[in-house]
Amino acid sequence: MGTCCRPALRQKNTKMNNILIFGASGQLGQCIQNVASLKGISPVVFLPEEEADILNVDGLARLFDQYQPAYVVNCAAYTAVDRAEDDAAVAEKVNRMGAENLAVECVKHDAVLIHISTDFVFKGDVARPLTEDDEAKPISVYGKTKLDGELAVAKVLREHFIIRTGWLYSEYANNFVKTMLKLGGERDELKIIADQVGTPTYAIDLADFILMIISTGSKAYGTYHYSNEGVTSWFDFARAVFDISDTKVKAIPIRTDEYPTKAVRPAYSVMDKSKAKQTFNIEIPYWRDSLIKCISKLQ
Ligand SMILES: NC(=O)C1=CN([C@@H]2O[C@H](COP(=O)(O)OP(=O)(O)OC[C@H]3O[C@@H](n4cnc5c(N)ncnc54)[C@H](OP(=O)(O)O)[C@@H]3O)[C@@H](O)[C@H]2O)C=CC1
Ligand SMILES: Cc1cn([C@H]2C[C@H](O)[C@@H](COP(=O)(O)OP(=O)(O)O[C@H]3O[C@@H](C)C(=O)[C@@H](O)[C@H]3O)O2)c(=O)[nH]c1=O
Repeated sequence: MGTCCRPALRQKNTKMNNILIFGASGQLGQCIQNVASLKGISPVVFLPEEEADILNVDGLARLFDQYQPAYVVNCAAYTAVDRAEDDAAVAEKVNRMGAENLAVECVKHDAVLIHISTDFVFKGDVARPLTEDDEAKPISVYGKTKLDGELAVAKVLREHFIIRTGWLYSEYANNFVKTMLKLGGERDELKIIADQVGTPTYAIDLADFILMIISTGSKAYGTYHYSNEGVTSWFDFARAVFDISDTKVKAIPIRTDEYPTKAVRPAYSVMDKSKAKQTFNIEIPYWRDSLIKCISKLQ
């Protein structure tokens, strides 16, 4: 078990204000660890998959009994968008059943669940920022299983926050920014899709948002959209990565049909974040400003 700070002394069946993070060794899990440690937020218990499989119902029951959490953050997910097309049963288990298992334990232990979801729950055929009230109509197995997870959480547990985010990147784990930096250093030119539009999200900013919800004890439960501010395409995002990092590579804009992938991705998945901004009175960083911060840490 990784802990940012020592969890409070074990006291069976007494609420201990513990914050349990599932999927702790993934990208977002590591960002939460980083931000919690910088801000001195405790006690946070970081649970990587080896120690906390969200599909192991008995194991989860033991962990909840042991830690009596006040908050649970579900960063665990099946995130391989293309692989999910051929591995739908496993993706469904992790993204729906895993989320449901956590929600069931939260009900038993009177804990709040913060569950992370995706812009890929949208079809992406409407070219305007999508609100939480817009219909979710996923076009990939990953998107469908994530929507199923949202529905399962909302059905089982009232005290939940579902946070839909998109295009996550950071200095941790695998993501588009790190892929571009790697490929940009190896190749003379790169072809990048220019007709898929969305908003990148620095996972450190998202971690900050999640920990703010927890530390304020907000009871404004429900679904929220959170990405960075602004709008871009994968091509423009990659160009910004190359410009900021001074990577000399020729970036060539292409259409989606020129870059065949197993999964279909939404053409337009910009999310409207008014609800999160108004409810929590927050300012969200512009995507390029956050990208500069991330790249300065990577270099
Ligand atoms: N990455 C992105 O661009 C986006 C992500 N999201 C959502 O944000 C959340 C965090 O994503 P991110 O951190 O980037 O994803 P990662 O893939 O980096 O992390 C997910 C973690 O979940 C773990 N995991 C998988 N199966 C289980 C299981 N059965 N029990 C416990 N842990 C498990 C993985 O472990 P292992 O690697 O060992 O399998 C991995 O460490 C997810 O809900 C994702 O759907 C939303 C929008 C964009
Ligand atoms: C590597 C590469 C990718 N691309 C395109 C493919 C794809 O449309 C887009 C992004 O590719 P990636 O595979 O890095 O990202 P992808 O896995 O599609 O990212 C998604 O992940 C899941 C988990 C989410 O929830 C989404 O919000 C989104 O972030 O860039 C190129 O055009 N050229 C390239 O050289």
